[in-house]
Amino acid sequence: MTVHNKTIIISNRLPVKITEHNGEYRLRPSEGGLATGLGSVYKRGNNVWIGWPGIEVPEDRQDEVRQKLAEFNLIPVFLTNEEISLYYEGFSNEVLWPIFHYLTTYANFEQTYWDSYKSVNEKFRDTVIQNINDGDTIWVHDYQLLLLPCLVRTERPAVTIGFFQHIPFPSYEILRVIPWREEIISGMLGADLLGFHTFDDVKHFLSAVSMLSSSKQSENIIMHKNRQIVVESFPMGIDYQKFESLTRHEKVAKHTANFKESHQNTKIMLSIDRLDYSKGILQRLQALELLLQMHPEYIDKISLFMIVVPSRDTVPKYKELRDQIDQLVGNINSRFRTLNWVPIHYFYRSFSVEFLSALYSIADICIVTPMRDGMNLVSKEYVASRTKNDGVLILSEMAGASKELNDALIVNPNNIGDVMRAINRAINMPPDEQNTRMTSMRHIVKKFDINLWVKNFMDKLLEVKEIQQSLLTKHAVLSVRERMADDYLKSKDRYIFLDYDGTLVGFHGDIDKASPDQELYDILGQLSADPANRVVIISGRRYQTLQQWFGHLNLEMIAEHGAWQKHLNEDWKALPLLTDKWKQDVKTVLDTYTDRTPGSFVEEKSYSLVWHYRKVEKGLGELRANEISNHLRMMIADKGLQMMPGNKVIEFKNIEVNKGKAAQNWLYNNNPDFIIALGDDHTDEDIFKTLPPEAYTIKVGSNISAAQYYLRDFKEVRELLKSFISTQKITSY
Ligand SMILES: O=P(O)(O)OC[C@H]1O[C@H](O[C@H]2O[C@H](CO)[C@@H](O)[C@H](O)[C@H]2O)[C@H](O)[C@@H](O)[C@@H]1O
Ligand SMILES: O=c1ccn([C@@H]2O[C@H](COP(=O)(O)OP(=O)(O)O)[C@@H](O)[C@H]2O)c(=O)[nH]1
Ligand SMILES: [Mg+2]
Repeated sequence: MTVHNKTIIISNRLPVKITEHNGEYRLRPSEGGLATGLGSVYKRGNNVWIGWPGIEVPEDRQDEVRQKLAEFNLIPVFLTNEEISLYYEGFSNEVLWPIFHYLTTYANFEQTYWDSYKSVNEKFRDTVIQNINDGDTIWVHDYQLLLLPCLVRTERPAVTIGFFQHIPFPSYEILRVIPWREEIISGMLGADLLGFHTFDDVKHFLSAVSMLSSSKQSENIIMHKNRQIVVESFPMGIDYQKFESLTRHEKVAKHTANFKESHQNTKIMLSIDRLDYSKGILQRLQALELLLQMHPEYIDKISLFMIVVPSRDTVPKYKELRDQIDQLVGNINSRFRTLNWVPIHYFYRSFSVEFLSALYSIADICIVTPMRDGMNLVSKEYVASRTKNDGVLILSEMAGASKELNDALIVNPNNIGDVMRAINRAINMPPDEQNTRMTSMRHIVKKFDINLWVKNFMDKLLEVKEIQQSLLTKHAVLSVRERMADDYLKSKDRYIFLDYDGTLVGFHGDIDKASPDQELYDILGQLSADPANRVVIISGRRYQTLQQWFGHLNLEMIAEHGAWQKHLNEDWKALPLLTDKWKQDVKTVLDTYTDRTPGSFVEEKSYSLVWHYRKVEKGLGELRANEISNHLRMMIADKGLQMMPGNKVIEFKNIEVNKGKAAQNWLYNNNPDFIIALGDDHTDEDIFKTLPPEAYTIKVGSNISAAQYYLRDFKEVRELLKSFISTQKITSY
């Protein structure tokens, strides 16, 4: 039997409504945005969706529920009431939710919440592992399951994992208040592709990774535990077609006609949210209150239909908010109502999608004022429902949707006066302007719908996996070890060019401490003992340092990127005609930056100057390096110098000095039958570019290079060199 690869969707809640009637469980698949969008995925073939069924099911009834769910390709993770209270209400909704929505003071950092969050994530992992085969793809959703990607990765290292977060990702300064922030980041880094609604979320996540993990980053790519991970924004869309065609549905038309009749001379303003302090419900009410106070002419002329859907009502902050809303609505209504009119029609309940569609159709204004919102789909559903291209959307700049729907009236919900003026403007907006704004927003909501969102994410996930595969073929040990060993063995005249820092040793905050250790001496000693080998250290270090470290070995050396050279059994020689007259002027400038940047220092060599920032506060060093490079750009060109950015350094040197030229010089008039060059930095690229095509060129620590192959770190370099030595030994027997 052939087993086809499948896709597994995982989220806290299954896309199903489960109810109990007279002891019998009934299931109704939900039509929520995510469920609709992913319907095309999980309902196909042997694909499945794993999640919590939403209620506690006693153990003796779990098989029954499991079977019912299986008919819809759904697999349950059963949670006990205690788990729901600690993992879902506790850690997810009393720690992650408030922190990720910037309400740090609402968070309760209970150790038991975290313990349960971990064990429930493990419970999800166990269900995933029971249902997964090699080659399957999994797509994890949202903040309740941040640890799951890494938990699955540990069990199945090769599996393809996508992760999408539906709520905002906060700035690092906010995230860091969570005691378990490192575990959270490393949990997420189990994924191959991480998606967020907005580019801001992406930036915040990348900056948190740079602060909390040792992985390397280049743009939106993270190199973590030898895996290339991509982070990107995928603004979620809605089922546009559904909301557009719903407006023509018979039931909807009936609701709409009823509404119109009873509200003929009133402007209708609509708001729909779950009960949540992130949604700015109180602020919106205050803005309406202010409007009626400042503009009494609107009394009798505008009504707010406010739908608040019950949510997480066992979490204390939510209960509190409900009371506050009740009170404020009561105050406003009793203060402004007339015999035939109330300003606010408040509903604390949910409605059918047909009823919602009718509300979207009749609303002259839709007001969406979250203090923070990952995306906000209500704003998009309103736009999709405005088939006549009229109506006004008031939208908070804190909602992810505001990045796309910038033709809405954008407001800051903390500025009650601003929201009040936006309502006033919406009431009076001429039809032409409504049409222009709505047409352009509809175009966006239509194009970037839920289907495109799913496609974009899945396509990217596939692409990331392919890049990871191609990376493996560039890995020097995995892909060409045998050919390289073979060539090494057959050759009689070998050139081995070795960069020092980052290639033969790791980096150190103090440059003098990155000195060679015994293992390295052994490797270099044995390599250079073979008369067929010319081992050349080609470094940016001062020649005095290289001499001190390696002078006793049978090595050849190139120091200061080529400014100094030492052939076997000869003395050090400087490149002729070099000048160092420029150094004083450049140093004066560099010193001014060093004086303003704690942790930085200038290293002086005979023909170059280096500004080091490895020990400078993260981010500040890069900023200063940029400033320096802008500051010195003109001077550099005038003086015939070159500026080389490196690993936490920026180096200034004579333009004619470079490692490529030095390597060429070494090969001049020689005809070796084996050449290999290893290096980790920008300056080593000159070597890779200059060597003949048959040379083995290997970049250390990255795959973005002119080199043909790469190795992950100096340890892998040492392993490779040791494998050459063992080949030597075998042949000498
Ligand atoms: O499962 P609940 O605790 O009842 O909460 C319902 C869902 O709320 C959150 O929605 C988010 O996702 C939307 C779609 O991406 C987005 O528009 C919105 O801004 C977010 O708040 C939550 O992310 C889900 O996990 C919950 O199931
Ligand atoms: O009675 C209701 C009211 C709203 N919604 C839906 O709930 C979703 C709310 O999503 P949004 O992104 O606006 O906020 P979230 O609740 O996810 O934070 C929207 O698709 C609404 O159509 C619903 O199903 N029933
Ligand atoms: Mg180096």
